[in-house]
Amino acid sequence: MNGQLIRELETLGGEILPASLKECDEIVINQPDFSARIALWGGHLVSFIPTGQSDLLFQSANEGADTRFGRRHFGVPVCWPWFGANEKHKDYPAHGLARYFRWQLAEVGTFKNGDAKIVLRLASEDHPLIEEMWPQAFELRQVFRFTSDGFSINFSAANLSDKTMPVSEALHTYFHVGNNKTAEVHGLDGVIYVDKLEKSARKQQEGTVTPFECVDSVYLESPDLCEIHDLDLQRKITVSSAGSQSTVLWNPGPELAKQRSDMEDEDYRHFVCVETANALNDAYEIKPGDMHQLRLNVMVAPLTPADV
Ligand SMILES: O=P(O)(O)OC[C@H]1O[C@@H](O)[C@H](O)[C@@H](O)[C@@H]1O
Repeated sequence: MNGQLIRELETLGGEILPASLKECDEIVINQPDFSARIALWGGHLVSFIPTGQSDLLFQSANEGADTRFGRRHFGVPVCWPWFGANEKHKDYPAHGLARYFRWQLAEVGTFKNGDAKIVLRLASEDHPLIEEMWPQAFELRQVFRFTSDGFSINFSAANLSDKTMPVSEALHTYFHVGNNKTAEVHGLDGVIYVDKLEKSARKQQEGTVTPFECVDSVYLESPDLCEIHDLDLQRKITVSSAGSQSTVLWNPGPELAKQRSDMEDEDYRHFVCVETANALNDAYEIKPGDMHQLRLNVMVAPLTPADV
């Protein structure tokens, strides 16, 4: 690891520590207002804890199957360049490649206002297996920004090949909630969604999404802002995005959770996945030499009487 980057990380109250996730390093930042962890494996934001609160991101005791394409159900996995199953190759891993490879730490510093900044990079040429499964050259970056009451991720994908690149994607955020049964998602009223649990039937959302259990829905052309109201932890998480047309909601519920060996039976109670995505009809193409940006901003505040 580059010595200059390590010194800059130390200035931010950060360090690089060995981690259990694929035995790959993790960046840990402890500042007076928050602590954050990013696993280099998958470029995966694992945890963000505003001081005095519980984690905004769900943690699981289960780190996923110990195979190359084992899934991890916590933090913010990156799904790219395909969302869900690969349409041409049924044997390829679900949700693309980006979450299964080691990313590089590219930059450490601060934004002009002093917010902590970490930049990770993944290029197709870094791993022969990526080039084998996805022959079009690309470079991905994630710029993480941390503040006292939230974080943002600016994900960008550059098409370095000479052919148009078809892409579907998601920042698959596992938000930590006290209890999924009483968690509410506001902001999707009237939006058309594809219900993957009911043979991909098209439906229209009426009002608030609650309880948040046994849900697997892709909201198409969804608004750029929604809110998670956590009645148990009495907090409101505002999720805003740019460059994203779809919002995916996912929670496996008790039966599916029990069937999966890559999550604990009770995990589903404590997370709601609200994913900043471009999926199904909202998939898009990146022209040769062009790039696409997907931005996610997450802010937490106490739930007030006006919110309920
Ligand atoms: O287990 P994975 O591959 O991380 O996927 C979890 C879920 O992710 C969601 O985004 C999908 O809509 C679900 O269908 C899927 O089950």
